[in-house]
Amino acid sequence: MSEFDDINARGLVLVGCGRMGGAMLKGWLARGLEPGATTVIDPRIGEEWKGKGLRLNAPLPANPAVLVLAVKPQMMADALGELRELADTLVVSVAAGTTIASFEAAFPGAPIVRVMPNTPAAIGQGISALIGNEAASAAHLDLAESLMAAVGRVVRLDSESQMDAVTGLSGSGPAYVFHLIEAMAKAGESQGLPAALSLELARMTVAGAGALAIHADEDPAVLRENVTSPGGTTAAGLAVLMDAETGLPPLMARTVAAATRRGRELGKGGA
Ligand SMILES: NC(=O)C1=CN([C@@H]2O[C@H](COP(=O)(O)OP(=O)(O)OC[C@H]3O[C@@H](n4cnc5c(N)ncnc54)[C@H](O)[C@@H]3O)[C@@H](O)[C@H]2O)C=CC1
Ligand SMILES: O=C(O)[C@@H]1CCC=N1
Repeated sequence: MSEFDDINARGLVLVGCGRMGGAMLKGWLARGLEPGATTVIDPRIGEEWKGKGLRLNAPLPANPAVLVLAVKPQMMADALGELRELADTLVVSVAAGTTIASFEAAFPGAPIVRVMPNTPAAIGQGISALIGNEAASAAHLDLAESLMAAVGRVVRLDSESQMDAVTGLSGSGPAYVFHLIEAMAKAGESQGLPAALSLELARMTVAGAGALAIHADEDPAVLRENVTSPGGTTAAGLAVLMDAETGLPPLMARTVAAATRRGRELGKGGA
């Protein structure tokens, strides 16, 4: 028994196999999705997906279990126009901004689950938040959850109105963390370290601290205090980083707010 039994029997269709669609597909294939049960629709399918037994740009199966939409919000209307009616298929969208209501117009009566994943899904370390429409039954939500649980953790939202903030936090968040690595590496170079050494120290520090934040029982604030000796080096660094006016908290607040705002704009059809 695997979470992919029903999907392998009926088929999964992935529309859009770019960075996010590709990350999820990589995770699903590694965890039991059969290539032959997978139809990938993408006019610019990457070379890395060829020769793996996937049904690339092939006709859709008659009644696939799931249709996953992973094209840019701006391309969604075009992509939907190319899809024919689906009888009893769960529609899952991972697009930022694009509302459940807009999918209901395209797929009247269909169960629809809106999901916000992130790219660590490619290595099974993603986090996805999801919410379904009225037509999505408990079984549909469980199916969407098991699909996303195959590539990381899953949380369910109370309201679709939370989705733009989720997008600004965890959907976009890996990029913030990669930039943190870049910024820490540059800062180490500024203090005289060779570039390669500085990057290695920054990358492993962020990875190790992230893993500790997951595996330790303590809150991140306690883990931070555990590093901070009174009058020591960390206290000197944190005095800058935690400054209420010029430090990370106001900067991160503005960062997540800007991303959240952009999600809202995309939902209103922003280009
Ligand atoms: N990249 C990320 O970290 C995340 C992206 N998302 C969402 O995932 C969706 C895709 O984003 P990315 O993967 O970053 O973009 P991308 O540009 O890497 O991938 C989009 C793919 O869609 C394909 N495409 C374009 N028109 C199409 C059509 N008519 N039919 C089928 N395929 C078509 C493109 O060829 C491309 O491969 C977006 O809606 C985005 O909001 C959500 C969470 C995280
Ligand atoms: O940048 C974007 O719009 C997408 C949504 C979350 C991450 N990437």
